Amino acid sequence: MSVVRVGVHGACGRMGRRVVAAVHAHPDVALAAALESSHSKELGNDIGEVCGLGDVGVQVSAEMPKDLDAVIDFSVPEASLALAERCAEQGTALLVATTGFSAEDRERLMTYAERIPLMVAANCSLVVNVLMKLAADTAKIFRGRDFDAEIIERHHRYKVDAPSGTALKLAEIVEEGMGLTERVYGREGITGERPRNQLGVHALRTGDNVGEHTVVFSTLGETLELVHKGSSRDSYVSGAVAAAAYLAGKAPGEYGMADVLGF
Ligand SMILES: NC(=O)C1=CN([C@@H]2O[C@H](COP(=O)(O)OP(=O)(O)OC[C@H]3O[C@@H](n4cnc5c(N)ncnc54)[C@H](OP(=O)(O)O)[C@@H]3O)[C@@H](O)[C@H]2O)C=CC1
Ligand SMILES: O=C(O)C1=N[C@H](C(=O)O)C[C@H](O)C1
Repeated sequence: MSVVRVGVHGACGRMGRRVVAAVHAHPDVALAAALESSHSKELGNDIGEVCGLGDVGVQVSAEMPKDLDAVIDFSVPEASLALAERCAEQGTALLVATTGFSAEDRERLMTYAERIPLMVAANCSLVVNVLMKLAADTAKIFRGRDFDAEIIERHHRYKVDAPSGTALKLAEIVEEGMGLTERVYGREGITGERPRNQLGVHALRTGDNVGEHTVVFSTLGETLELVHKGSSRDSYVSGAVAAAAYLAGKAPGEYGMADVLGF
């Protein structure tokens, strides 16, 4: 098997630095680019030095090389869109793990699946993807019955988008499964009784929380909660590297973490 040449976009960020380290350590994947914005103070520095790995021979750059097999993106939405255009021009597979897209930008992003192998995954963790499947199955069972559904997410104080991309994906899943037609983000004031077709979504921002998601299903007399608690970013990292290796060399199209994880 030939080594997959991977670029990391947003390489100096919280996730990017960890992905760089994982790619560098992986036997079947090679770190071929460390991409940042043209304003980054790290431009020209060795990414290994930035990440505390020592010299790895790859400089932080705003220019994407032409010979990459796949790019892993953990950056900001506008940069992900510009990256998708570059990947499409060069025929490079792309994993967008960034969150916070507007509905319009997300729609635009998905059009690149006509030109390249593309995965847009709000959460690359195996266990979170199992949570999504459990939420889908549970929501279908409760459809048409007397159940309320709410989603609660917790993240670190530095996170810039709310609710999390994962919470929004879970919201879509639960709405589709239960046939809910109204979504509310938080509640305040004299709200009146809870409408029966409503899904509530709630975001907490505290400390260094790496990500927790709870889907609450309640009827009168009992409650079921599906809970995922992350305690390290490693699960996102390993899923992202597996996704990039999976996408490399695939036909253009839209792929998902379920394809990578085999369920
Ligand atoms: N799918 C998943 O499993 C996960 C997704 N995420 C998502 O990943 C994203 C990044 O998270 P995190 O690493 O914590 O955030 P950070 O802010 O730590 O990292 C973002 C990085 O992107 C860089 N960046 C900004 N603009 C550009 C640009 N134009 N071109 C290239 N790089 C750019 C930033 O550089 P600078 O600092 O110089 O602006 C920074 O290094 C978020 O949207 C988050 O929600 C996070 C964890 C898991
Ligand atoms: O910003 C984060 O940290 C995370 N973001 C993703 C999201 O918005 O869902 C995934 C994970 O929860 C961590």
